[in-house]
Amino acid sequence: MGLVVTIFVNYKEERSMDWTAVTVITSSEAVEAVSYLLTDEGAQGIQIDDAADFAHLQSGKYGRYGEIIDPEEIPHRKQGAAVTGYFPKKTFVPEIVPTITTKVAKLKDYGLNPGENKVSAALVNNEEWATVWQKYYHPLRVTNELTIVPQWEDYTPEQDSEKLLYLDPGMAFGTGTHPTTRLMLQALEQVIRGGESLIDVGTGSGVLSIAAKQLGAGQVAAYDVDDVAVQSAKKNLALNPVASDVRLGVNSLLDGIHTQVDVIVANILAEIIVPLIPQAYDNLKPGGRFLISGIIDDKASLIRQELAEQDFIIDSETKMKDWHGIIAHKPAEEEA
Ligand SMILES: C[S@@+](CC[C@H](N)C(=O)[O-])C[C@H]1O[C@@H](n2cnc3c(N)ncnc32)[C@H](O)[C@@H]1O
Repeated sequence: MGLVVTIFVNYKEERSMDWTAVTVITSSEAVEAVSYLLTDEGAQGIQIDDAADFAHLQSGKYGRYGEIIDPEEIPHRKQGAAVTGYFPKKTFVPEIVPTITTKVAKLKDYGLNPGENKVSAALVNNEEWATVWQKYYHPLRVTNELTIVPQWEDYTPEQDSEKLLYLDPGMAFGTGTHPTTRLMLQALEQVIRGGESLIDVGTGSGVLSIAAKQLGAGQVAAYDVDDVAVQSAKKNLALNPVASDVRLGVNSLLDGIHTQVDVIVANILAEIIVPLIPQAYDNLKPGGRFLISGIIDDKASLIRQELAEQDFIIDSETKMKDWHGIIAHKPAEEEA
């Protein structure tokens, strides 16, 4: 469940600053694209308030997805979404607001509904927003076995089998609450049996690599095209001793990588998954698994088709809200 997901980059370094919060009122389906777009314009942190995140929640302390926040207790949007980017105060807001409005409108060209596309800006002081995200980010049981714990929380597992992932959400994408991340956490739980070699493409906060290690994966390599994400992942890996041997680097997809691993996991937008498919095929052992998410409804058939053209076999497909997660495999020698 992603009640309010706040992603913050270099939060600790920027502690003394004030911020300009630029909020885009948009549709639920465009949340991720708008988040990317704001980050591209220089937002150092993103906050998402999405009505869709609340739609499936049940009242009471422990909902179907293991939420520990009662939706009745918090005021929330009833439709659409507000995505807020936090920009350093020095950002020239009169310039970026129209640029953002234009770019959000263009999401239509990519098949995404821009929604109201109302963009507003406000000055926020640091203490004010710092308490906002701490209020909403609590330990969250994301799968049967995995619980995400904010770094500052003192959490006692409810069951011996629970594996804890410590994260500082004040960093890149990947608080673990987004449906696409949750689909991949569930897929990892299904696929990892112990000792598998794995590559995490677009690691963001490092959440999937940490989860893979917690579930017993062997050698793990994590890449992201964004060096700020890599720095975030580095900090989060350091919070989780089990993941101390994860190899981390800046890399676009699997460009220049020629290896043979058991599992490749990627939670990236569908358009970016398309060129990854042949690279993943080349880098997987026969029988190796390819776990992918970041696939919005409209793009699911495209991805299925591209996987089939590459000879991948789809084992399962799951859906959370508008997002699809796919587990596929490269044919084993006897299947080829
Ligand atoms: C949706 S986030 C996923 C983060 C995390 N793995 C998770 O599941 O929560 C996608 C990540 O992919 C990265 N990314 C986007 N394009 C990429 C590319 N061409 N190569 C590698 N990483 C990329 C982004 O920087 C971002 O950190």
